[in-house]
Amino acid sequence: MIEQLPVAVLGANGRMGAEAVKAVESAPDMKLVAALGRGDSLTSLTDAGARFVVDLTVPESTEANVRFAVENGMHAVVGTTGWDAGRLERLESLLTGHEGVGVLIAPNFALGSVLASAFAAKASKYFESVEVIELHHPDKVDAPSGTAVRTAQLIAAERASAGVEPSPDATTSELAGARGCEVDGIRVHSVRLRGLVAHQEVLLGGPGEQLTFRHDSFDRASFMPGVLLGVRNVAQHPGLTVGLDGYLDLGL
Ligand SMILES: NC(=O)c1ccc[n+]([C@@H]2O[C@H](COP(=O)([O-])OP(=O)(O)OC[C@H]3O[C@@H](n4cnc5c(N)ncnc54)[C@H](O)[C@@H]3O)[C@@H](O)[C@H]2O)c1
Ligand SMILES: O=C(O)C1=N[C@H](C(=O)O)CCC1
Repeated sequence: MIEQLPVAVLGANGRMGAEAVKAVESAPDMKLVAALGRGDSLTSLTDAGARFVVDLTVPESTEANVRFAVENGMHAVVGTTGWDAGRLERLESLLTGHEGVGVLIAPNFALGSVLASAFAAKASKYFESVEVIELHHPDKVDAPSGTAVRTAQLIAAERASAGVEPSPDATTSELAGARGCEVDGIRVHSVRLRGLVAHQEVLLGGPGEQLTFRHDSFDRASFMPGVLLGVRNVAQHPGLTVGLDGYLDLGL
């Protein structure tokens, strides 16, 4: 008989959490042991015997949820946004005291999105200009998206290590926000539009040419293979992993 991984979903009544509950219930190698919503006590995770926690909540809750999981020896697969440098640092030092526990912080679980960001980052050092445009549903509470922040960080790191100059920009007069925001020196623009789910374009420009990496999630089902891949791999990656690309063989 197949051994089933005992999985809990936090944020189970949300858009992503509800989809994750269905995905875990349908996975033959997993057993959904808890599905928690806002206000539910985290102690039900230990009571239910959860060994894997999938966090799909809100930026204000996610750090405390992950801390509870780690302190109780549970592996965590986290899709919630809001993991800035300070939070990641605190999590890394917490994990040093809990050997063997794995945490995956995945700004985007869609495999196509992970690939598009990784390819765009690699390509970006060959182009003079780069800008990121992310487009999401209007119920999203954070901007820019976690995916866009991560993509811009990857791009900035690639360009810095190749010694590429900042993208040219002659703007001297601007209505506030017209040029978007900057993440590690990379311009990021956020669109919120009814009908959208999650979409991103990385625009790379050089003399006389443009290369665009675009990814579209038309449905939250697009995130579920990545969530399940995260749960299946997190125990084999103790410590902190940022980005699902850490579990993929991208050969880059
Ligand atoms: N990594 C990815 O691929 C991916 C994909 C989509 C969304 N997201 C992110 O996931 C998060 C959730 O997105 P969503 O669209 O499902 O939001 P949502 O608002 O629909 O769902 C969040 C749910 O979490 C609940 N919640 C809040 N605090 C909680 C707590 N302490 N314990 C349990 N439940 C709690 C809320 O009541 C709500 O039901 C966001 O940060 C979003 O950006 C990530
Ligand atoms: O719908 C959301 O909210 C999404 N959040 C993540 C982000 O901020 O990048 C992933 C895409 C969908």
